[in-house]
Amino acid sequence: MILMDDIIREGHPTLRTKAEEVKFPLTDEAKQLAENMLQYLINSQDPEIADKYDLRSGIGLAANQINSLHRMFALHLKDENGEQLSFVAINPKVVSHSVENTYLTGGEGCLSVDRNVSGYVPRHARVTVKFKTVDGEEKKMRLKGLPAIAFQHELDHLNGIMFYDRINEKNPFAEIPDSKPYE
Ligand SMILES: Cc1nc(NNC(=O)[C@H](CC2CCCC2)CN(O)CO)c(F)c(N2CCN3CCOC[C@@H]3C2)n1
Ligand code: NI
Repeated sequence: MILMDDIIREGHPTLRTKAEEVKFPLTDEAKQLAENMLQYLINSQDPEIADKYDLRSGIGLAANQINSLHRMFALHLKDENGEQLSFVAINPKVVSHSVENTYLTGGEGCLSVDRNVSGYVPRHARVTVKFKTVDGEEKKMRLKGLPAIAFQHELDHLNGIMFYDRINEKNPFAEIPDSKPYE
């Protein structure tokens, strides 16, 4: 199982390296990696398991964060209708996005960042995304709200981008143009 010790932190070069497209069919190793990443999120959201293994809770995890340069990340979160989203996105792409932006009013954090970095992180409010599942099935989804924000945070990791790269340096809480906050 993935533990906090397996998650690399700021300063590790892999967090600033672009991950490589995953070839299909997946090797058993790649399938195991995908499964372990999703299981980490599920474990981290279970109070007993999270407490027992000292896991920081997460709704997303990208392969770079466990020092693997595969273009894949896991998401495990409920959307605003309470629908459970739980999947591993392989070779993910944003195919289109809204003009409107959004941002988490409380800012973002990251399992690879052991400090609070405050400020608004501008994200597209709505994204149409495409990715492959572990079985090689092509998926297309329209996301908004926290799923949209999380998808963009994870896709950034695959491109070596950290959330704080997007915070306005001069004024971290400067108004984001064309945006609606996400509480
Ligand atoms: C917003 C939030 N971020 C949590 N952590 N940070 C993360 O997931 C980082 C990725 C997120 C940061 C902003 C967008 C994506 C990890 N990142 O570094 C991966 O690249 C949470 F844990 C969390 N929730 C709310 C839902 N709750 C359900 C019950 O269980 C606890 C869980 C806590 N919400
Ligand atoms: Ni992160």
